[in-house]
Amino acid sequence: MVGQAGGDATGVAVVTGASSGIGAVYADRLAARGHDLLLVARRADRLRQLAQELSDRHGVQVQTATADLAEPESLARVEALVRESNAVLLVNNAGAGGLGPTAAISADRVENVVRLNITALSRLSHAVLEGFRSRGAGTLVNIGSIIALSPSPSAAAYSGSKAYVLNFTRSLQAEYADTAIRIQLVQPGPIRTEFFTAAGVSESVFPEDSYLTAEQLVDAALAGLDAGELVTTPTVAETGIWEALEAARLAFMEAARSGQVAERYRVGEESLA
Ligand SMILES: NC(=O)C1=CN([C@@H]2O[C@H](COP(=O)(O)OP(=O)(O)OC[C@H]3O[C@@H](n4cnc5c(N)ncnc54)[C@H](OP(=O)(O)O)[C@@H]3O)[C@@H](O)[C@H]2O)C=CC1
Ligand SMILES: CC(=O)[C@H](N)C(=O)O
Repeated sequence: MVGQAGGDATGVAVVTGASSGIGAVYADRLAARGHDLLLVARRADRLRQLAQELSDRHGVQVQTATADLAEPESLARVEALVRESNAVLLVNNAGAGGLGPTAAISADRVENVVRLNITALSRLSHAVLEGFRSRGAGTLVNIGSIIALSPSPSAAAYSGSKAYVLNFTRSLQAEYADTAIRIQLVQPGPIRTEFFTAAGVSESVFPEDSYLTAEQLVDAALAGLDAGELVTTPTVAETGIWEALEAARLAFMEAARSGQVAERYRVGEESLA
């Protein structure tokens, strides 16, 4: 379903998962910057209400698309809408947790996490990058998570999916490094949203003082985008921590390309000698 509310300014921004939490705040902040919007989620009532509020408050045009991005036909419909919109910015925000011990949740819930967090994010990135390449500009923001760096019991598919978002987005950044196309990876820590209840777990999985609000997260992420950051983790004060992680990763890659079997694995060589 496609709906419309509300003028034109700096081009269309697409926000997935705009019916609540982080996505709804991105929608507000991008409208405040003058973007017309295409908002995507499953809950049509929430999208309609937000579209009306944002067009009234910011005088922008807001189109809504009610779609389950985990369903291939709905996803294809949204990909077509995104191409037609000539979007200048996409926030790939829709995501689900599918939390719980892996064998205790259904295989369908695990697959849903893969379809939404990986397949939809990849196909929608592809859909905007075609237009960005032909126009030589555009901005892609992918919402990952700090959990990408933390294999997590009871969040196996979720942490795996966010590790995909990390490597997919970092690889795209390398592909488009010499262009005017901007690609940002945002890595939230715990954020006070509906995410946890939607995943069927307690809202208090983390200590109370470890949460940011969605407003704090999005305002910081946009400050990072404006500063030209490639990876924004708003809660990490010391930027050297990320640089050390990158240095360790590069050292690992160099060691792993030695072309030699490490001494501790040369079990057969002794008997041949
Ligand atoms: N909250 C947190 O602690 C953290 C969140 N994140 C990430 O932030 C992003 C946003 O989550 P957050 O705002 O916290 O959580 P919310 O649950 O508030 O928002 C999730 C959004 O995704 C939409 N969505 C869920 N499933 C589908 C689907 N199948 N098709 C289309 N839209 C869907 C929901 O809308 P609807 O139900 O109407 O479809 C909703 O708008 C996610 O990618 C999440 O992984 C990352 C790190 C921490
Ligand atoms: C479940 C979580 O840990 C949180 N949503 C995150 O992505 O870090």
